[in-house]
Amino acid sequence: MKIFTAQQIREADAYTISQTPISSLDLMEKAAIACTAWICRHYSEDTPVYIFCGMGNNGGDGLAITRLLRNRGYDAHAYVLHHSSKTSADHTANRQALQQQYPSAIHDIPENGLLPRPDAHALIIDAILGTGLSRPAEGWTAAIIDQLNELKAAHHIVAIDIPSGLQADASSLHTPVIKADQTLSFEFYKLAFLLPENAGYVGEICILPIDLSPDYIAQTPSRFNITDTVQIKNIYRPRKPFSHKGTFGHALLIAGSEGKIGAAVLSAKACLRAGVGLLSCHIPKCGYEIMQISAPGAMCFIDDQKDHSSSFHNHIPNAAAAAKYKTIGIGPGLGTAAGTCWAFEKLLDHYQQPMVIDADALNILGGSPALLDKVPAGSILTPHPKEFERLFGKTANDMERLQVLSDHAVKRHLHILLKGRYTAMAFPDGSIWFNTTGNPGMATGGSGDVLTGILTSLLAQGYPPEEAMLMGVWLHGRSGDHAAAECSEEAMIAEDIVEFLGKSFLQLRKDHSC
Ligand SMILES: NC(=O)C1=CN([C@@H]2O[C@H](COP(=O)(O)OP(=O)(O)OC[C@H]3O[C@@H](n4cnc5c(N)ncnc54)[C@H](OP(=O)(O)O)[C@@H]3O)[C@@H](O)[C@H]2O)[C@@H](O)CC1
Ligand SMILES: [K+]
Repeated sequence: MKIFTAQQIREADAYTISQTPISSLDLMEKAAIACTAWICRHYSEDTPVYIFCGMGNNGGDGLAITRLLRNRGYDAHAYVLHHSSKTSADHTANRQALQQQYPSAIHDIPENGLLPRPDAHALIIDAILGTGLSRPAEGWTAAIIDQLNELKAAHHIVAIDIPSGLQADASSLHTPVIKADQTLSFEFYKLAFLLPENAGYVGEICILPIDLSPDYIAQTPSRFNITDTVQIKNIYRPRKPFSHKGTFGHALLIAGSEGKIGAAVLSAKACLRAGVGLLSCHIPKCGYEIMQISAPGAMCFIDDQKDHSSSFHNHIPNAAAAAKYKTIGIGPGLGTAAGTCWAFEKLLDHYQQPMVIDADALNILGGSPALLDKVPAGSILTPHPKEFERLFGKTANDMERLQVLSDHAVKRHLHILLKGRYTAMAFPDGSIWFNTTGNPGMATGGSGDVLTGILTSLLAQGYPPEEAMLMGVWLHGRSGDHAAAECSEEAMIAEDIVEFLGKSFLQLRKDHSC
């Protein structure tokens, strides 16, 4: 699914109106009908509804929703905030329609006027500012936003299209923004919804289709996108009947140190469960029995060292030897001992195929920019926000961080995924994809190690890095969702993500039964 900028959304709107029989007022009606249906599904008819409307089309939506809720028997009132002297045509048309049917439902609040005090249990609808926000809210508008946010403790706030004050395509850090419990947005996610810094504003998101022109959507390029199940199904390659284990690649996993062998085990189990043909693990001596017992499907190389690894580079003594392993996954629980750093550098001297780099291997790269330059093109890096900061430095806000993420992916020809609620995946072509599977139950130790195992497995099976990244992150999140559904977000642990990988793969299969 494409994520369009506010400007592109305006163009989609204009294109739809000019190329299809629908008028702009009809489009607003469609949007209002979809919002009203959602509200009626979630709030009973005896809920008083306070709809705060701005002077543009977002306010027009609010006025139309007021009328439609009244038609359904709700005690809905529109409070029109005169924050601007300009009124949009569709706002005016909807004001007239409401005035005609329900004149007592309209309440004008002049600039610097006071807001009403909502009844207990009233629902608040924020239809003040939408994608037409042209500057951060200030003065009276900012004061209104602050006042409505103070009501949040006692009232639910539902934002129409986007919480007022939130910029769709730029950072809104340190500016006044409505803190909605729910955002009902039209047709597309806005980029701002996917940034962690806006989590407190957007609340739950529901995307309501309003039939904007499919032609415009198909022909308009978008740098930002969201993965979906259909796309992952198209990436997924079912196994052919005459396959053997050699068909699905041999991966080398370099992981674990004393006290962190569990990370290596989780990663190995995930790699096996995600379908790798053969897996060899390089671990320090202290992890041998643990790994052999926990993951009997994996072969083990034992390092000379007891508590950390420092000789794994010996598997790739020259460039020709690199062919033995289709890919290498390195990092989970690895530690950053001097010998480990040294061996990692030596490994990068000869291994030039795309690999998966995670956790301590990222921390080693963060301490050595020269080493970062040696990472093979096409590799997948999997930092969480702290690791990202160690690698690429601090940024002022999430939008800037997204740009830095993309810049490094382009400059270094890497695939870099920044883990989060909506993991952001940056590609060497400058595009960024967001993943929406997953849940807060996955914020648990070992979850990242599982992802490394899955990605390593998919690379070993011959999925190109870009497909491995999209599919691996989707599978990881979907398996976490299955785990949470089965045993709750609280009780689920990283092993459960591995256990449910099978169920996620089954979802990708097309049914060819006769
Ligand atoms: N996409 C679609 O297909 C559809 C979109 N639809 C809806 O249209 C919405 C976009 O509407 P829009 O373009 O009229 O802009 P909108 O957000 O109402 O704001 C404009 C007003 O705000 C003002 N203003 C701006 N910044 C301000 C500030 N900081 N502080 C104070 N004032 C500020 C600005 O005035 P000015 O800047 O001139 O002072 C103007 O008065 C969209 O979000 C969705 O809800 C649906 O109806 C159906 C289909
Ligand atoms: K709004």
